Amino acid sequence: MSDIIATTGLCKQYGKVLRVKDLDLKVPEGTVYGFLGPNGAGKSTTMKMILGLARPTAGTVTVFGKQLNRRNRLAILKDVGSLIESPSYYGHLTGTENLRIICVLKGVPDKDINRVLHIVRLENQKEKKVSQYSMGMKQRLGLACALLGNPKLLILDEPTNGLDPAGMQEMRELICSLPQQYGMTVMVSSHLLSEIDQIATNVGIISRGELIFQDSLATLYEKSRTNIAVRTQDNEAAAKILGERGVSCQPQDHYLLLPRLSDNELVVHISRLFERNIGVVRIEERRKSLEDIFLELTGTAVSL
Ligand SMILES: Nc1ncnc2c1ncn2[C@@H]1O[C@H](COP(=O)(O)OP(=O)(O)OP(=O)(O)O)[C@@H](O)[C@H]1O
Repeated sequence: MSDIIATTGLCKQYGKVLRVKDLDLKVPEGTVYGFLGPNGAGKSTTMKMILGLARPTAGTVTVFGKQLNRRNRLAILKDVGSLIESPSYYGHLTGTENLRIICVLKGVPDKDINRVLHIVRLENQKEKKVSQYSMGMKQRLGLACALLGNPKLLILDEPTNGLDPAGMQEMRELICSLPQQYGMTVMVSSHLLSEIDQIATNVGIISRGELIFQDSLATLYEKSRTNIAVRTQDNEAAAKILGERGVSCQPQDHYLLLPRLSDNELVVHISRLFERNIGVVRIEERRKSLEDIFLELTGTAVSL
């Protein structure tokens, strides 16, 4: 799978402070890449540099395999749709009229308007004035603008900000459907771990301007090592027996926490307890939550 976006050593300094530090991002084709980090971590600044809206202090940005420079930037970014910060509209014009203006600016034929209105499910409100739109509808109109011209890549900065729970869910479902239905690659930022968990296939975690994790969501989950928790009739004796067999146990509440074991290993150890007349009352699997992993990686708690 090739990378649709790749940055190397990307840095941005504001004043004397380096706000984005040495980022090597890789956004594989056909993925929803969740760019996760607390407020102020540098997500918007990074996305703006990818879109040529902020000039990197150092480093390179490569999109569709071509390194961006001042000459080729516009040609390459023609195939990129974006939603950065809350978009502004002409409130006295309808959704369709607003889209028509963007069509002119982007050089996209008007007939694309109905297609994007259909994707964002705004067909029934297209003749309403935008001043009468709800926040969710305005945000969907923003996504429709980004989709005009059928870009191969979408860059969305906190697209669910300011939406109510139903609007958030609708936007998330929409984003998830884009790679499969329309063959797009999506880079989406959020400070909400649960949101990235719901929509992304790949994750980049940024903290204080530094990329501290980048891989598939599945790999992030693998980091949540599974422990086995066992409750026996005599935990002290059980811990001793298991300890003799090289299995270190940690007492926790009324349980013994065992390290990650294969099913076969577990069967052998539990049988040994039975042989020594120690009844096993419960066996449970315990996973670290994504929040715990995030905390380990960043040292800061994350909003849920
Ligand atoms: N134009 C600017 N001039 C000076 N400092 C800036 C500018 N833009 C951003 N910053 C600073 O850079 C840091 C990163 O900001 P950025 O907006 O990229 O973070 P973010 O992760 O997108 O957070 P948020 O979700 O709060 O927008 C912040 O400390 C911010 O104050």
